[in-house]
Formats: sequence, structure tokens, C-alpha cells
Amino acid sequence: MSNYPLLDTINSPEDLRRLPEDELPEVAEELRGFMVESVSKTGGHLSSSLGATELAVAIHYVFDTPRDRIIWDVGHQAYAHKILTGRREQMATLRRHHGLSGFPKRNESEYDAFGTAHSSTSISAALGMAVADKLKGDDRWHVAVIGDGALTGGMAIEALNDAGVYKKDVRLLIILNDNDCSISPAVGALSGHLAKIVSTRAFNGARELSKKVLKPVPGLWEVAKRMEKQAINFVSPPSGIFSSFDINYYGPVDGHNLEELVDILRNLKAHDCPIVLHVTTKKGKGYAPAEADPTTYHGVSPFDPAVGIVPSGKPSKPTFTQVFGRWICDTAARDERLYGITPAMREGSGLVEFEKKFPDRYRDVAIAEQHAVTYAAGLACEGMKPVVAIYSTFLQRAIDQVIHDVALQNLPVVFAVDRAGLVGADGATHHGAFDVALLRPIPNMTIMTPSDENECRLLLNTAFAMDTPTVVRYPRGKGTGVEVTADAETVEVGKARVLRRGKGRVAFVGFGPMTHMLAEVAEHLDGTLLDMRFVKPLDREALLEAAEEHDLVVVAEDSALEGGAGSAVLEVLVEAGVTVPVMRFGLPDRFIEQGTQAELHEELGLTAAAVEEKVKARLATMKKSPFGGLFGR
Ligand SMILES: Cc1ncc(C[n+]2csc(CCOP(=O)(O)OP(=O)(O)O)c2C)c(N)n1
Ligand SMILES: CC(=O)[C@@H](O)[C@H](O)COP(=O)(O)O
Ligand SMILES: [Mg+2]
Repeated sequence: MSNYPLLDTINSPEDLRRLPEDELPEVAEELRGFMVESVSKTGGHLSSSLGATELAVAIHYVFDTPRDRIIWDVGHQAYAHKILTGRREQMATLRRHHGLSGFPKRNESEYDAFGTAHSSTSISAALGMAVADKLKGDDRWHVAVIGDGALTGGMAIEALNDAGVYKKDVRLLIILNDNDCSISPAVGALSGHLAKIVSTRAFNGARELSKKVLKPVPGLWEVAKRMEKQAINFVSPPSGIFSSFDINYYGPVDGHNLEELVDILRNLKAHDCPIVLHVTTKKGKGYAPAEADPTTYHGVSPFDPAVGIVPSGKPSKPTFTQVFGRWICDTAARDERLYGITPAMREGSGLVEFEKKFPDRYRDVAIAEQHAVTYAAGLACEGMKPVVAIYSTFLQRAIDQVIHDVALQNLPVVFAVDRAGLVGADGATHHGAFDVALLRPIPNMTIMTPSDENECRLLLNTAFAMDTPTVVRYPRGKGTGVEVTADAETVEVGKARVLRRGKGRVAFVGFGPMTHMLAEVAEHLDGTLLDMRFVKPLDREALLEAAEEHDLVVVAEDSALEGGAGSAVLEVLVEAGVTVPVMRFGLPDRFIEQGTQAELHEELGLTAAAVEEKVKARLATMKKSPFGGLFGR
């Protein structure tokens, strides 16, 4: 007998809509059981999806999906949606190479109305769709489901400001899924504001009470519900932030009460203007360990659901993130000007210890990358030495702030850019592919690429010692596992280090961890190997010398080839009039999907074996000159 008798009958939302309403809570229960079982095997974003289970059921039950559109902000809470929309079997491949994406994706399903993964985009996208429908005379609904954390992102507020001007023919329902939690505990004034609304508006209680009183009298509860349909703000007085944008607000409502949710969504559908429905939910709902610790269960690796996540007691080599975490604590202890900033990624960026030790010099600014950067600029103007710890992919949000607020004023802000290169299971939305190409043209900027953990500390020291803007970019996970012996030492700015001098025909030029991949090839071909350390300024001298002494230059980086470090090498060689052949290895000009980092490196030919084969093939095409030089250049 199946553990999921109802889910077994649901292959699409149409199947769900055929069920009687009183079976929906059981559907939600089965969904939760299935999610815990499945995600415990694949890993993934568990606690947010558990919390949004009833929302997914109620929305698909009431709205005519896929005709009506649902946009899941961030999309990390959309597993129930995936399961209800015919992807239950594929959940076994979630976030795996060639498997189901961890996020909604337009080319994965017609039910995924908009691709998400970076936060705070849902209201803008849903509004765009709703306005397009208005112009086309279509009456579809557009539902943006946005968390309290995602609402802190500037884009969400910009979108509310725009949405508030539409009074009819724009069917935009914004469901604020308020679990009073981001990845780490909720921060900021908006979170306080929402908490105040929840604690002072006993809306749901009042509705429940009216229901109790009115239901026994034949017809009265139906009349009351019809009235509710007519006057959204009648039962629920206007709420601060949403009324400021002149948007109708309804709530707060218990987001785990399916009967209420279905009733209310049906009523809201009677309107044709932007509406906010504020629901309260519990992150991790239904799986006790996740309810108790939603942060740990936000994003999980495979675990035993009967036991929960158990920290491995074994001491292990630190990740780059942990090297950064230790560095920032040590450096803050030495220099009281250091101020650490994270846009809502305290755990992922390795700042938990730093917050504990230096609470006055730590700030989680919420999901606000642009603010994080300009806030750092302000601190730097007044003599502080800010360190912005930020994922490469999220820094994309704040490139103008880096240019206009930091670099143009040549302010000493250190950008500790984590998750640079391929991140793995999060896939195309999260790979740190573009930071080098985006940052390299910016004047005053120094960009460093540590090749291992010890280099990471050395280059962070170097960055912190400078009084201009600096970037140190390092990858997700571990490097070579080398001992971190550097303490406060620095290196010479713009100088590469020669790791190997070879007599072979090839000079290998490495940026970041790719240097160690090249080391193996250099060994086999007796090549010279440079660890460039700096993308900007590039060590021209070392490069030109290597080019002069070898027949072929091979460059490898873990960032986009277009505009990347290899391009910088080409610029130097061309400008110096050196015409040595160059081979570049890095991320090609396409979006790269998910997989383990190793699988993706394999797929892209970024392994020592693949590089060696290509280099040998190239050398074979290059004839040796009888006089010692090369014909093939
Ligand atoms: C622009 C951006 N910054 C940071 C993140 C990382 N991130 C993913 S989910 C999340 C928290 C979102 O909180 P909320 O919207 O309340 O959803 P919950 O996790 O509580 O379900 C963060 C910070 C992101 N995806 N996008
Ligand atoms: C959804 C999201 O943006 C984050 O939860 C992200 O998946 C975290 O990535 P790491 O696991 O690399 O910290
Ligand atoms: Mg939340």
C-alpha cells in the first residue's frame, strides 16, 4: 500500500481540483511526507518548501493553472508546486546533473510561469504579465508568492510602488508568505513592522469567531462571506506598508489552514486590482527538526530523516568560506576599523562567529545587495574598513553601486566574493561566472584570485592592507586542503608567483583554483606554471617573459571566458605585439546547468586530462622551425 494514496492520483493540478475540499489537508500531509523523504535523499531547500505546502495546494486548487500564473519568489519554496504539477517522479533527480532544477524554470514546465532563484523579482514579473494581459484584454490571474525575507529586497518595494497605481483590470495577487525568517533570523525594520501587524491584527481569529457565531444560522455565514468578497479592507483595516502604496491588503491569515485559504482566495478572485494577502506560516512546518531549526534545514545535503542532520564530529580541512570566517575574526581583533557586512547570507558567508565576537561591527542588511555596497562606501568615507562578504552571483545585483559609489570615489572597500566559479547543485542562476568580466573594466579596482586556502588568507590580508577597492574571489567548498599558515603576511600587489619553471613548449597561466588543475598538466609536459594571483593589475612582466620563452600559452580560469582573465592575458600580449598562440580554458558563452562541481568541470573540459589532451593536439599542429623558432605561430 502506497504511503501517498492521494498523491498517487494527482498528476496535474486538474486532478487536484477534482478532489473534494475536505481532502486537501490530507494532500498537504502526503506532500510533506514525500518532500522529507525525497529531499533527504537528494538534498535541497527543505524548510521553505515545507512551510509553503498549503499555499501551493490552495493556489492550484483555486486558480486555473497554468492559465493563471504563479510566480514563486526565489523559488526555493516551490517543491510542493513541482510535485503537484506532474514532476513527482523527477524529484529523485532534484538539483542533480541533467535532473530537475531546484527552482522554477520556464523550460521545465508550463506551470513555471517565470524563472526565479535570485530574490525579490516576483512582484515585478507578475505585474508585467498582468499589465500585458490588461492590454490584450485577458482576465488571467497573476499570483506572486513572496517571503518576508524577499520583501526586504529593493526590487519588491519598487514593484509595490508601481503596482499601487493600478486600480482595475490588473489581476495581481501578492501573497506575502510571512514566516518571520530569512535564511538566518529575520532582520530589519520591515520585519518588526510585519510582526507588529501579525500580533495586533487578530484578523483570522475574528474571522473564525464570526464563522462560529454565524454558521449555525442558515445562510448567514454565506452572506458574510459575500460581503467579505465586496470589501477587502472591510474586515481587515489597511496595513501600514501596503496602504502606503495604496494596495488593498487582506490578512494576516493562517497559511496552514486550507479551509480558510481556499475560501479567501476564492473571494479575492472576485476583484480585478492588485491585492496583498498576508499569510503567516511556519518555516519547516511538519518536520520537527526543521521547525526547531529552520536555518539548518534551509538548504540540506542528504540526511537520514529518522535522525535529522547530525554534525560530523570529524575534524576536517576548512572550506574557503571557513578560511574567510577565521580571517575576518583575526583581522577584526587586530584592527578596530574592520566592519563586516552581509546581505542576508550570514551562515553561507562564514560570519556566524564574527557576529558573536564583534556584534557592533557586524551587519546583516537583509536581502539588499545594493544597499550593502553603498552602505560600505559610506562607512569607508568615515575611516572604517568595510568588508562586504557576498556571493558572486548576488554581487551582480550591485555592480552600479560598486562602480558609482565605491570605485569612482576610490574607497577602501574589500569585497570578499564567495561562491566564485561553478557552485554545483543550485545551477545556472547561482554560478559565480560573471564577476571577473563585470568588475575587470572598473578603474581603481584590484581583483585577486587565490588558488588555495593559504593564498586566500594571504590575498585577504593584502586586500585589507590596501586603501583602494579590492576584490578577493574564492570558490564554494574546499581547495587543495593545504595548511593555512599565513597569519598577517601580505603579497606584492600585481605580482604573480612562479610555481614551476619548465623546459617544455608550454607556459601555463592559472587564475584561482584552476592553477592546481594546470599543475598536473604542467608536470606532464614539463611546462612553466604561473599562479597569477591578480586578474587586475595583471603581472605583465611575468606574462611577457613566459610568452617569450614558450611556444604556447595556456590560460585557465573558473569564470566566463568572455571578458574574463584569459581575455585580459590576450590584451596584454596583443598590446605588447607578442603573437604567441594562446589557448583559453574557462566557462563558455552559455548558461551552465546544475551538477556537482566535478561533473560540471568534466562536462566543460576543465579537468587536467581534458586540458592535456587539447594542449597536446594543439602542439601537434604547430610545426617546429628548423632554426629553433616556430612556423605555426
Ligand atoms: C538576490 C538574492 N540574495 C540572496 C539570496 C539568498 N537567499 C535565498 S532564500 C533567502 C531567504 C529568503 O527569505 P524568505 O523570502 O522569507 O523565504 P523563506 O526562506 O523564509 O521561505 C536568501 C537570503 C537570493 N536568493 N537572492
Ligand atoms: C536559494 C538560495 O539562494 C540560497 O539558499 C542558496 O541556495 C545558498 O547557496 P549555498 O548552499 O551555496 O550557501
Ligand atoms: Mg521568510
